[in-house]
Amino acid sequence: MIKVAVTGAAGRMGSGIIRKITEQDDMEVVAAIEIPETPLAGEDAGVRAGIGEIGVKITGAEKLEETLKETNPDVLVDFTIAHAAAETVKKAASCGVNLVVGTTGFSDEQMESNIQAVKDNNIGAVISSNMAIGVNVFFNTLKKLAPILNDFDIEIIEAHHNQKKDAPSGTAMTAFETIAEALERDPEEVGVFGRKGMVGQRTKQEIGVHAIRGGDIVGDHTAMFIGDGERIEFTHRAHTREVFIAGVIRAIRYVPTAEKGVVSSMNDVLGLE
Ligand SMILES: NC(=O)C1=CN([C@@H]2O[C@H](COP(=O)(O)OP(=O)(O)OC[C@H]3O[C@@H](n4cnc5c(N)ncnc54)[C@H](OP(=O)(O)O)[C@@H]3O)[C@@H](O)[C@H]2O)C=CC1
Ligand SMILES: O=C(O)C1=N[C@H](C(=O)O)C[C@H](O)C1
Repeated sequence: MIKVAVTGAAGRMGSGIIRKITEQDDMEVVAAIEIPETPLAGEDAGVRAGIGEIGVKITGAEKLEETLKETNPDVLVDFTIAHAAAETVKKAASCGVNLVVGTTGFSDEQMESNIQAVKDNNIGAVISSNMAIGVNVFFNTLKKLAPILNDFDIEIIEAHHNQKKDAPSGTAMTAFETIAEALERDPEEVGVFGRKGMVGQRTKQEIGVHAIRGGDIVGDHTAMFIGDGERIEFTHRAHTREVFIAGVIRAIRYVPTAEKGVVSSMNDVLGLE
């Protein structure tokens, strides 16, 4: 049995992950963690997730290390918010717990700190801005398309629900970085994040990234390759969070056996490329 701790247990992703884990024969939820001093402390995580009692009480993140020591999980799954996730990664890694992290919006420093914590504590880890199989095929296809269409203008557009806090999405950032790397362009120099005012003509090198927020959009990503007289629009649309959750379940199974001390990708989990 794979023992799983979930941080962000009452969130959109966290509660869906708890529901899905309880449907699996080979894994169980042993800890459900929410914000420090959460008013949900003591509530059953299954009741909160809408599936009835599972015998796991929600605890506040102020007791994270204590909870991990008591419940001894094999894997911690984090879908929270970047600043909190970066702290959770450090603490869980120092307790020797393998990690599946889907939280987005990390700064470069926070991502470096995540990678260092995985290395220093020699744990298994999967960190990915998008756990859906379709999006990972989308990334791999962009890597191949970009060098073929390297003289087209490239723009990325993402759309998400009105509750999303970070922008642009982690997925749009991964798509941007994938394209920049495939074209050997420096991401620091070529990224244009939205446009307003007298920005001047578009340069050939720049890659635009744009965010739309509204209603209940689960997550749409389009990479536009725009030429003179024609364009290709390559789009992934998530219709349901179940596609991310399915990837999380596969990552939970993968990570206890993953190479230690390095961050694995969803390509590794899904056996893509
Ligand atoms: N990689 C992927 O495939 C996907 C990634 N995501 C990413 O996952 C993250 C979460 O998304 P979503 O579930 O929609 O967001 P939600 O806001 O619904 O859930 C986040 C939860 O984390 C809680 N939280 C905040 N800080 C802590 C902490 N220190 N310890 C424990 N829990 C904490 C929040 O509590 P409170 O609300 O009280 O602050 C909330 O319940 C985002 O970064 C999103 O971009 C989302 C979908 C797929
Ligand atoms: O916040 C979300 O909802 C999502 N976040 C991820 C991101 O920022 O890329 C993945 C997915 O698009 C949904």
